[in-house]
Amino acid sequence: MRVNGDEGEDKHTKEIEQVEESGSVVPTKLVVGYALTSKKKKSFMQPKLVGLARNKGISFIAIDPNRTLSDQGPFDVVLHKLPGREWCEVIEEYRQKHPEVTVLDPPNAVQHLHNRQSMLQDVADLNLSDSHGTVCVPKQLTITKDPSSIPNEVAKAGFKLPLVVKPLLVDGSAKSHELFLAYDQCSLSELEPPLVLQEFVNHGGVLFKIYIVGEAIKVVRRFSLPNISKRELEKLAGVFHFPRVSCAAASADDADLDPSIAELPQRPLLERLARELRQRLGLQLFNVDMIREYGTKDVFYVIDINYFPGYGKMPEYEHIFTDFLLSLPQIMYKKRPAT
Ligand SMILES: Nc1ncnc2c1ncn2[C@@H]1O[C@H](COP(=O)(O)OP(=O)(O)OP(=O)(O)O)[C@@H](O)[C@H]1O
Ligand SMILES: O=P(O)(O)O[C@H]1[C@H](OP(=O)(O)O)[C@@H](OP(=O)(O)O)[C@@H](O)[C@@H](O)[C@@H]1OP(=O)(O)O
Ligand SMILES: [Mg+2]
Ligand SMILES: [Mg+2]
Repeated sequence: MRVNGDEGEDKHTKEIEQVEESGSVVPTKLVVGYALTSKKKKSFMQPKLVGLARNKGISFIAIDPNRTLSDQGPFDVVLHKLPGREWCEVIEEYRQKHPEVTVLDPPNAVQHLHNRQSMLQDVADLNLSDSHGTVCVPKQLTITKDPSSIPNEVAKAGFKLPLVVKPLLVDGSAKSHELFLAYDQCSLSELEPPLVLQEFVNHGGVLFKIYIVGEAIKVVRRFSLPNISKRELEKLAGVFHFPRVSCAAASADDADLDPSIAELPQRPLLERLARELRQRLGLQLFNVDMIREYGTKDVFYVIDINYFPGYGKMPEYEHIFTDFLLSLPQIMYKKRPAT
């Protein structure tokens, strides 16, 4: 398998190697191999993370996906996010051959998030509702063929307009992040399956990104799509295309917002949601996009779950990530001689 690097990537790798090599008196306790895209390496493998890790006895080693995995290392932990089925097979084979290595995360669990239908199923099954709030998923329909049937199916299922239309499969490509807003049923037949159709939930234009790293949780606010009023819905028709909404969305943490919109979901609710999803999904590294239904205090909708998201944007991710790595079971029984 050939995964090409570029000049920028080479420079970044050298910078990281320099931090790795700059003397540390702390013996290595944990060797972490990482197989990431060059974009991910740049955003995640920041010198501050690598330096802090080094001082805590964690050494990061870049995995070359073009070479046999078992010939590299040995690793205690492998972090990975690379596209393609081929890589998935490589990493699964390695995981089975090396049960002593913690592979974050198991590829079959990661794949569960590559489909927007299956990704939200566990949230729906969870039926989470307690004194701290209710967590649901938007009403959703999966269309795999024959777009001409969409208007009928939408009417039959009793969906309220407008609808958010997303590609069914998430493969890391720009196309899999495209989004459409459909204001009338007829225009839906123009769309290209496989797709999921979701009811648009008014949420005051603010979204909560809940980052999960093992047992650690951090939540941040982001700007999101604004409310769509009944008047606007009556005026507009057709399907509107958004190349990628979330990428351009700025942090809303410092904005002067209506408190009823900006107030973070209650911590116990987030803790329960994260704990349950970690177990049900079998994942340690993911984030959850959650919105509060406009006009309510505690009715939330999960609209998206992402594997190994942009942790570089999570406050204090260096500390959280290194503490997480050191909490993995490996460290308990490992008898690596001090170097
Ligand atoms: N059902 C919905 N109701 C209201 N707004 C929505 C809904 N679904 C998505 N959105 C808006 O569209 C944005 C993009 O949707 P979503 O998060 O599902 O796409 P994505 O491409 O997977 O995003 P990411 O970059 O986080 O992976 C959301 O951040 C939110 O602003
Ligand atoms: O681009 P960023 O680093 O911000 O990370 C984004 C990440 O892209 P990358 O993994 O290719 O880097 C996306 O992954 P794919 O779905 O495309 O696989 C998805 O997880 C987004 O939700 C992340 O943004 P965040 O949710 O953290 O804002
Ligand atoms: Mg999202
Ligand atoms: Mg997503």
